[in-house]
Amino acid sequence: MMAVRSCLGVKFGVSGLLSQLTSSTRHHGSRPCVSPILTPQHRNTSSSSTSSKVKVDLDQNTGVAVMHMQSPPVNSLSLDFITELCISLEKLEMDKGCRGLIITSSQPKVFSAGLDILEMYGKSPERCGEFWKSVQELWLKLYSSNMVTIAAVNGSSPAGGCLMALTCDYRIMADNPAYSIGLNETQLGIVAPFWFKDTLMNTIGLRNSEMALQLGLLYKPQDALKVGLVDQVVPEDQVLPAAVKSVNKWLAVPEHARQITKSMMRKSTIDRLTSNREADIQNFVSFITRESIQKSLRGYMELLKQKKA
Ligand SMILES: CC/C=C\C/C=C\CCCC/C=C/C(=O)SCCNC(=O)CCNC(=O)[C@H](O)C(C)(C)COP(=O)(O)OP(=O)(O)OC[C@H]1O[C@@H](n2cnc3c(N)ncnc32)[C@H](O)[C@@H]1OP(=O)(O)O
Repeated sequence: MMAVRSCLGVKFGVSGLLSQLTSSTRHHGSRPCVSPILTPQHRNTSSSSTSSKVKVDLDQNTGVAVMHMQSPPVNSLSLDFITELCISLEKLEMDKGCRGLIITSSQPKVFSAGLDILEMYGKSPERCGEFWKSVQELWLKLYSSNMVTIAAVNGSSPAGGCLMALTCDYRIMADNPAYSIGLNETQLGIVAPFWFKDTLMNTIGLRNSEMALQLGLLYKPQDALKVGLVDQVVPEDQVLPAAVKSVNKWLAVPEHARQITKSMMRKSTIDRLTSNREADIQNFVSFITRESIQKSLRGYMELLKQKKA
């Protein structure tokens, strides 16, 4: 309980010329690249799709989509929200005109509050299993995406919210010391599973991960930058423009080479979960339904409510 309380408180390797020469013939996997030359019918072409919790704006000229998470109050990842995110991601992944994705929040002050605690408290083992499968699905979709993915972290991003950002190729965070980001699971009395840990380690290395995970650290933006948890910290109103700038830089790299390299870097981490999905679900269900863990979660939720009062 004590621990729970404390918680609340270009230039590219490939020559630029080659990159430019290939830019009009590049393919995204099997998808043709969007031509950089604008014809009248291509100008200002954008499409927007909205489900209740996810709004996607795709600019067909640039091939960049902005995904706005809009699940009030704090974008906590419920089964419904995760399902909507997965459906949107699947559509974008299949869309030949989409090559880059920026993920951001429409909610003030929060990128995502992480997994919805209410999905893990007082639920049947079957429901917990279904929930966890959806969390795995979201991670797999994001971490293995062929698109360039940029997290525009415009608010706090604890635990599962941090994991979402970590799955992206690049993270930009708003320079506001009121915000924090990190895998703080231990502070709730729960344990980040191996694939959360792997994703963090792939980003900030072993020693920093040991400290971050055991202490359940939540980093202020400037500290997150120092440790490599985010790649850039910018003034709050510059998060989205900076993300657009970055995505264009990443998209200027020959697409096949970038995608194969991304896949090569992430494959072993992804394989580890895909070959252990069922066991991981069983682990989660047996862990989260323990009386002691349920008690920790209840205490944590009460503290969140008290904080407001
Ligand atoms: C051996 C191992 C084997 C297997 C693995 C087993 C287990 C477990 C792995 C589980 C991994 C878990 C990952 C997670 O993501 S857990 C969730 C962690 N999240 C948090 O700790 C964040 C908590 N929230 C906050 O800190 C703040 O809310 C936040 C995000 C900073 C925003 O602050 P603020 O703007 O002030 O908003 P409020 O705090 O007032 O919140 C508004 C409202 O939202 C409710 N809420 C907040 N977060 C959550 C959440 N994550 N889930 C559900 N609900 C949440 C909060 O209670 C308020 O509700 P109210 O009704 O009072 O309006």
